[in-house]
Amino acid sequence: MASADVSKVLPKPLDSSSPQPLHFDGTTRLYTSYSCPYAQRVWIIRDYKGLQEKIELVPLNLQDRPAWYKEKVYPVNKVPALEHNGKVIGESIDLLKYIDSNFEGPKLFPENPAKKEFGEELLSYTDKINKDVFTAFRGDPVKESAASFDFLEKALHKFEDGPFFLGQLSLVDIAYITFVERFDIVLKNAFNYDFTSGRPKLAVWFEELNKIDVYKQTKIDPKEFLEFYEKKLKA
Ligand SMILES: N[C@@H](CCC(=O)N[C@@H](CS)C(=O)NCC(=O)O)C(=O)O
Repeated sequence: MASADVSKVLPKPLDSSSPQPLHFDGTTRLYTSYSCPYAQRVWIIRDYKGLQEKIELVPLNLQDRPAWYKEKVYPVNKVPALEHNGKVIGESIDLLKYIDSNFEGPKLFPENPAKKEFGEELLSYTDKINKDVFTAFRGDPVKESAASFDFLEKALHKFEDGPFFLGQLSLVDIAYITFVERFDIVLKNAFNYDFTSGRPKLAVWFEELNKIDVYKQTKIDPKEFLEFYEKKLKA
């Protein structure tokens, strides 16, 4: 695993006044936003695989997005998007798989058919879990998020050769952690609730992920997320 390089200063987000980086000049670019959990997934895999020099981070200010992004780079106008080999691809889960298959570094999706199948199944649930937990925040969060956390706890029992969903760390863990990080911020701070209590596998999973430096460097400032969440709830 690549070691963390905390000494490196992150590039400043581009806004509507920023010129477009040279398009298709051979540079591989990850268009991102530091606060986006989808983009964070791809940032983690980039750093975990040690691709910091191969894939350049291009953060955008989503509130004041450069017009050229939609017009010339990615018409969907969302992050993340990866510029690589003369094309631009989006969708965070597809990008996790793309980077894992097309770049060097530790493999993050197992070859074992049973693990592969379970991994795909878990990846297909991420959007539902995210929606269910964020919806629960509008009602009785502890009660209404229980089924989602119980589902994750149960999933962690499937493979016993490590603390992660497929035993060893995989892109499935990366897909979930950026959202679970945000669930934890809200549940702890706004509801004084620890989602890992009574869920021992989930507790270890969360603890182990939080030992990974390249992930820790990508974490959102809890204060910033709480402010965003409170504004969203009132909207
Ligand atoms: N399904 C997409 C979702 C990406 C997404 O929604 N990104 C948000 C930021 S977190 C975005 O770019 N929003 C801009 C917009 O909707 O205008 C993925 O997995 O990559």
